[in-house]
Amino acid sequence: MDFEIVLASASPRRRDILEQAGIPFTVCASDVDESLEPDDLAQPVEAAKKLAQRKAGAAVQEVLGVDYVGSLIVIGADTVVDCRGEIFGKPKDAEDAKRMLRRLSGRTHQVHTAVSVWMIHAPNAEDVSLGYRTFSDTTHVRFKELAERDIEDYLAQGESFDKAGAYAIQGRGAALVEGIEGYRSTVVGFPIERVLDEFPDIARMRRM
Ligand SMILES: Cc1cn([C@H]2C[C@H](O)[C@@H](COP(=O)(O)OP(=O)(O)OP(=O)(O)O)O2)c(=O)[nH]c1=O
Repeated sequence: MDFEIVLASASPRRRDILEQAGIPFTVCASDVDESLEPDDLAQPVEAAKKLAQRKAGAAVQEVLGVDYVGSLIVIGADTVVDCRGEIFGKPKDAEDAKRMLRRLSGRTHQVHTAVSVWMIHAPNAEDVSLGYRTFSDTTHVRFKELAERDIEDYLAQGESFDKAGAYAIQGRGAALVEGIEGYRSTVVGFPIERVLDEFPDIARMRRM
């Protein structure tokens, strides 16, 4: 059976990764509240899963709101940087970005990307079945020792602000990184290797 695939994300990185994998999709990025409860802040993996689920769930609601008929896969994702148990999302401002980069300097941190995949079968608008699975993948990233000047210079590149942890490994941020263990795609925001492995219905849709 063929599915339509919907990516519940405004992230250009997630779109690029799916496109490069040859997966046809459309985008439905709803405005989702990304705030977390105090309890979630102590559990970075659970927090990422919760947000990925919330993003996908919001897109599912939009689709079902228009009496969808067909077979659909909706994918949401969320990336957090975990620095010794403290969650770094996207920095609020330059000071916040600086604080994050200072903390990451000379240390190994974890990047968790959670992916939530929802499957909808609706032979007609009254007969809808829905199921979902959420998983998370982790990559360990070791940063070089950064001098205050390195941090200032990096921030001036301007790529920090829409990235968890205030750096982009796919950009100039690569120069801050000493090494990684795990998938690079997980750091960039979408662990495509794991998604293709774990969801054969998505892998079958590849057009190479
Ligand atoms: C660490 C790191 C993060 N990131 C990005 C991936 C995610 O897009 C972003 C973390 O923010 P997210 O909240 O996960 O995603 P988003 O707001 O960009 O997109 P959406 O919620 O609409 O799906 O940080 C990089 O691009 N490179 C990196 O090296």
